[in-house]
Amino acid sequence: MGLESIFWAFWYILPAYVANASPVLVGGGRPIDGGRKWRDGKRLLGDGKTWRGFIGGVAIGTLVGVIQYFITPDFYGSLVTAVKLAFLLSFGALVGDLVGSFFKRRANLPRGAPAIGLDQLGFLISALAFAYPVKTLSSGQIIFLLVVSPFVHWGANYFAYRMGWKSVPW
Ligand SMILES: CC(C)=CCC/C(C)=C/CC/C(C)=C/CC/C(C)=C/COC[C@@H](COP(=O)(O)O)OC/C=C(\C)CC/C=C(\C)CC/C=C(\C)CCC=C(C)C
Ligand SMILES: Nc1ccn([C@@H]2O[C@H](COP(=O)(O)OP(=O)(O)OP(=O)(O)O)[C@@H](O)[C@H]2O)c(=O)n1
Ligand SMILES: [Mg+2]
Repeated sequence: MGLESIFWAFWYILPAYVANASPVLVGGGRPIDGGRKWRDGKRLLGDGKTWRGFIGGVAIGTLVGVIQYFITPDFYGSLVTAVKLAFLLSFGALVGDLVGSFFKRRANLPRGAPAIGLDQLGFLISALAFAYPVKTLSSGQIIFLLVVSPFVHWGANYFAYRMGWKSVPW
């Protein structure tokens, strides 16, 4: 795969990355599950999934799409397409993150416990699926993102841990 198609793959997915990272900095407050428990007696999602993180992440990710449009208008065709795409990538990423937490709680994992695979790829697969109707990548680019995103995710989390933004390096 050429360098150019690698660049466009990262450029395309950037709103999803930013949306997934933003709650670490802007999250907190009221949990989405409102403290409710599932029938297994465990929390539905847990205290790590908050309204502020979700809404802030979708808003910041969508804003990234607006900025991207002004940098590379031809890649998107129109501002409306860029905003729709960034919104779906961001919303998809954070819905995928919630689904991941739902399964982690069912597996009896406490908030913040690592779930290898789910943590690194759940948000990505969900983002790609939500955005698919508006604009998609080649299958080679999608495979590329699936392979490299876990390393980017680990790198970003380690960085956030070293900066004191996260209490665990995953
Ligand atoms: C303006 C505000 C309030 C927020 C801006 C959001 C922000 C800091 C965006 C950076 C976006 C970005 C390009 C992130 C990296 C990509 C990525 C996959 C992020 C996934 O999010 C992980 C996130 C939460 O983890 P969770 O899934 O367990 O919830 O981790 C939080 C990380 C950060 C807040 C720090 C962001 C990291 C950097 C700016 C450094 C990035 C470093 C690398 C990409 C290292 C690359 C390493 C390798 C091995 C290639
Ligand atoms: N919708 C969200 C997602 C994340 N966060 C914040 O970002 C942190 C890191 O996110 P993540 O790793 O996804 O959550 P975990 O705490 O690891 O919880 P879980 O075990 O449910 O994944 C959370 O602790 C929380 O402070 C948030 O406020 N709202
Ligand atoms: Mg986590």
